Amino acid sequence: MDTAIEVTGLVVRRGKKTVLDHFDCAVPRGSVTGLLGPSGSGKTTLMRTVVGVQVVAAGTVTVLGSPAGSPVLRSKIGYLTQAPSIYADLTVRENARYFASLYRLGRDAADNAVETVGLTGAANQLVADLSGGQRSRASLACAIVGRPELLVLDEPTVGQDPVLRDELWAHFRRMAADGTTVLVSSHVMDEANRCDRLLLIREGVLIADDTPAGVKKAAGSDDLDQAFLNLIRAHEKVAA
Ligand SMILES: Nc1ncnc2c1ncn2[C@@H]1O[C@H](COP(=O)(O)OP(=O)(O)OP(=O)(O)O)[C@@H](O)[C@H]1O
Repeated sequence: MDTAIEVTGLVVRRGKKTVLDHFDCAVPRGSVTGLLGPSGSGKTTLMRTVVGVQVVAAGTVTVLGSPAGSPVLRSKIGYLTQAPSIYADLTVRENARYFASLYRLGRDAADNAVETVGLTGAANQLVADLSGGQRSRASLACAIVGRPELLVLDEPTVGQDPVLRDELWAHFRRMAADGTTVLVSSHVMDEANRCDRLLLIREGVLIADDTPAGVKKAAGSDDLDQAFLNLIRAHEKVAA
């Protein structure tokens, strides 16, 4: 497997809590890999580690062949956080153009990214005047505009309508087909079904690393929601 992200023996503590506990996983290049798990299970913490903004207590995280956080990775990774991280006093288009310029890309790239997230009609609006869902899409436009090798998306479709969610997922799939590795967290099972691989985390421990079909088979259910419940309960029994 050509690996984009390799995590070995990762331990992360936040406050007094061990959030990731000897965590191992590998994400194949050019895949859409879904990060699933209950609220507070450690998904955002793992993403923060991959993009190199999280202090780690132990373990190694290798991203596109370099240690996570290496300067060489900065222009290769796009990161969408849960809280929009763009300029509220600029318009959508100005934000996209600014982020495009950081990658030495021009106006066309910026306008394409704005179109991809369905915001062409709001391109001249100040980000401060957008709805929450629109703001999140404007942030997504800025994360994808540089055509990164690795795209890390923390719940990118929260608050979006079903048609737009479908279009965004089609776009993630197209990016992966073009070679981008997409690591995406979600709570939505129909989105999980669209991933090549799934990582299921519970309380900082990886309890499944498989294709959606493999997860269903291992859990004895054709329904992914039920499959995850089965795996979580089986894991609880072992831990008890
Ligand atoms: N800044 C912080 N200081 C201390 N603990 C934190 C901090 N941020 C998160 N945590 C804790 O780390 C754990 C994992 O949080 P994380 O945000 O990674 O979970 P998550 O799976 O992404 O959750 P969600 O699905 O709700 O976004 C939680 O117990 C949380 O309370």
